[in-house]
Amino acid sequence: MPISGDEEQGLKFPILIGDVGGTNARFAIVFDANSEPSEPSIVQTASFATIDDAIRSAVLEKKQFKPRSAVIAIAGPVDGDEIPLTNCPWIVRPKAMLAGLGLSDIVILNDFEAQALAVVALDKEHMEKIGGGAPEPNAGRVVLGPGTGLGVAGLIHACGRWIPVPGEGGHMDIGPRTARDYQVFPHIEPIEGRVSGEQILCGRGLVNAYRAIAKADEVTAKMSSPAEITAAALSRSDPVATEALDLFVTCLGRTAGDLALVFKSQGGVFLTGGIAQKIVPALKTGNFRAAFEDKAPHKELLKSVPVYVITHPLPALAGLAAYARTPALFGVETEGRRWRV
Ligand SMILES: Nc1ncnc2c1ncn2[C@@H]1O[C@H](COP(=O)(O)OP(=O)(O)OP(=O)(O)O)[C@@H](O)[C@H]1O
Repeated sequence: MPISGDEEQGLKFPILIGDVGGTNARFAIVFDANSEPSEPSIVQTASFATIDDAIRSAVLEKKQFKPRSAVIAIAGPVDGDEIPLTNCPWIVRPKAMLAGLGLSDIVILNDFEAQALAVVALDKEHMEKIGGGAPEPNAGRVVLGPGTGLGVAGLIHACGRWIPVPGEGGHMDIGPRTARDYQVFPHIEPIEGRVSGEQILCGRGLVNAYRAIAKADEVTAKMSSPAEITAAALSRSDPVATEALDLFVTCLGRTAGDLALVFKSQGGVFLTGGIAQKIVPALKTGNFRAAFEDKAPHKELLKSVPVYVITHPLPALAGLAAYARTPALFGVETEGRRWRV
């Protein structure tokens, strides 16, 4: 059985850190509380039958130092001793990992929790600001990441620590607002009858938006990949793709604004994940910020909230490294998510 977390007792160095997504897994080693982690190793999950095999090949057989403990962030809820991953056939079995990889201590976190930790760990050189005022240092923060799905986490400062609040915010309803939305939304593919954030705000969602616009205008939808649509939209070479990306950034602004209201996130809203970095010019056109601020009676509040695109290539790993080095800085509950020999 997993055991309770012991905040006073940090993990023993060297610590293996890992960010395991649906497609890629990234690993590095944190040697001590003061130094930068090792160069990351990135592998495709599809290339290995198990996470243990991936760690052996990417880390244990390559690095001189053998980790004594591990903090791994995974896409999916952490529950019990057998943890299946979303969008990947791996099942994480911490007890078997302890024995098989020679570790004495393993903590498993949610990937968006790691993204939230990154918001504290990264400095401004790894962020591009999209409007708003100066952040209030200890106010709430929000992280949103459109990628394979839409990840959401809050981050609050309490009792001298940063506490990540992972949730399922990517599945909140999102609805039409403008007259044009009312033409397009009926064509957006729903999930069990409703349009949730993830039906628009992720790679698959961008394709949904594109197809819905084509259907509303009775034109042929020629494109089928999110990258194709953003490329055509950013070069303004296709009007349907351009409108799809406009709708995407508008909906992202609305959802980000709603979450900023929930967390009163005057510390900032942070956009992460693979897509945000690739659409910075579209996020800067004004539609995103207009939708973000259009929250009467709290427009003034929202106007003051800064939004940042995280431009660091591996933010979750940076967040895990910060946690591994100084766990006392963070209020991460490890009960039921920590295994020791
Ligand atoms: N240029 C692009 N424009 C828009 N979407 C893109 C672009 N390139 C990739 N995508 C989409 O981004 C999604 C992947 O997002 P991301 O890179 O954040 O991965 P992820 O969800 O973190 O998964 P993993 O952790 O396994 O890499 C896919 O739906 C992909 O089609």
